[in-house]
Amino acid sequence: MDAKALKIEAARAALGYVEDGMRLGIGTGSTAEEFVRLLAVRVEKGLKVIGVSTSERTEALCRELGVPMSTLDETPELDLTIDGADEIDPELSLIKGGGGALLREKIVAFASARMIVIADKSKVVKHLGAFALPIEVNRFGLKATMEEIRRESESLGLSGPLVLRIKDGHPFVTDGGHLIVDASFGRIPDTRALSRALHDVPGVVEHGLFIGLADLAIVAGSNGIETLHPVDAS
Ligand SMILES: O=C[C@H](O)[C@H](O)[C@H](O)COP(=O)(O)O
Repeated sequence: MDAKALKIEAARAALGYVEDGMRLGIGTGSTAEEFVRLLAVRVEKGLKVIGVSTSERTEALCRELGVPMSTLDETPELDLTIDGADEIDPELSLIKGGGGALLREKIVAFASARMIVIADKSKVVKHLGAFALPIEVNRFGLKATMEEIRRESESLGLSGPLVLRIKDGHPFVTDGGHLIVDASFGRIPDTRALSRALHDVPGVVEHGLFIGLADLAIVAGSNGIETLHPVDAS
């Protein structure tokens, strides 16, 4: 099975957790998009849900396919969020933001009673960090912010290139109007310490470490679907 087929399988399995009447957070990325497509078919057949999207891209797809949508302001408490991830560790801590949607994704996940992550098996890792960590930063003072990120991460023994994300020859701009710095730290031994350190930097809007947010991961591999629960590492 190719990667797309695996994403569809994970998305299909996640649909089994969606109940009539649910207020749903809807993620961003290629896996979340497969979920939206399957959800739309169920909606057409009569399933009643209301969605809150995590990006303009997802919003547009949901509207195009007829999934009823609300905003987080109108619907501030959600029953379930279903979203993809770039990396998933045994605690179900995640790296997200490969598509630049991490800020809205984190806000929506926090507003949800449950979060289910859907992915193909390649996203499952022992330790987070092989995927460069996306950090959303304010445009103002970019160089100073990057310097401060460097200092904070070095104080935790982390180093590696910090690269401003570029798309089509221009800095990538998030739905919130911010920039993304991708930090290639390599293995991140203490994700909580790094999360705190990054939040200490004034120009950092948010980062792509999702810690303690995912309740379940549905992972599709060549041997079928695996359902992963967080393994307590404390
Ligand atoms: O900003 C994007 C999101 O965090 C995505 O959920 C993540 O990058 C995974 O995307 P994909 O399902 O395309 O691998």
